Amino acid sequence: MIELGVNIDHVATVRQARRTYEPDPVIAAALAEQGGADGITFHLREDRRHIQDRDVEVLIQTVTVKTNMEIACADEVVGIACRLKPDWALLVPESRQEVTTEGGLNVTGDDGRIARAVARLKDQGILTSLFIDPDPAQVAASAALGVDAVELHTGPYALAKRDAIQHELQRLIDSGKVASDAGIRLHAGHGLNYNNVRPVARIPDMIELNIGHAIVSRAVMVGMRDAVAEMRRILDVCCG
Ligand SMILES: CC(=O)[C@@H](O)[C@H](O)COP(=O)(O)O
Ligand SMILES: NCC(=O)COP(=O)(O)O
Repeated sequence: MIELGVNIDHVATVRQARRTYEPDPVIAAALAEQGGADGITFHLREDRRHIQDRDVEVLIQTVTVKTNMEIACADEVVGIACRLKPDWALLVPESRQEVTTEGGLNVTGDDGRIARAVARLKDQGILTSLFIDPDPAQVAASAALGVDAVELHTGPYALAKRDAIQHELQRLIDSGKVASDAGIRLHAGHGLNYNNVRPVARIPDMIELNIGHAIVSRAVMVGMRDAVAEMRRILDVCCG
């Protein structure tokens, strides 16, 4: 059965629009759990544009399923993860100017920053994953760092039109095989929604999908519990 990680960042985006107290991502996480989430993902960005330090502290105390903290390879946020000890840490690239995550980590070109962040997290017993483009070389370089998983960036697949869709899906399939052969968990995320998720969920050895913006968007209309339950049903029907 595919594990569903629900990213609640954009519940916090709505709250931060007024710099106020609601909607609370902590409450959203509890409702997501009731809807069938297997994990809760939250991205403590260096610019704190949505998830705040308080959110992370309370989420790690209250979430009863897996906690998956997304962070850049930056000393400050890696230090916070090491102190708070989420179940998982997903290392992602970040830039101030981006609207959302644009690409995957450049693991093949790592100057040591990624390796040092992975080592610090592993020293604290935190499971580690790297957000990478669907590129066999990036998967192999990630496995060489001793991470527990890779999360393949499904953004190009989600944005692809017509013939490009199959090409991007094949990139994900090919990269997924490299991960499986290397013995690391295969995760995927970014831009997945109720319409495009099934082919990715069916990729051989796919273990976990992290989905946020589409679920939060649906939750605005129908509520978080039902929005998560609907995605859960789709994954259960298509992948058992
Ligand atoms: C890595 C990824 O695609 C998301 O998990 C990330 O959280 C996107 O950043 P925003 O949540 O700030 O859009
Ligand atoms: N790592 C991907 C994630 O957590 C959710 O990305 P999105 O569904 O908000 O694009």
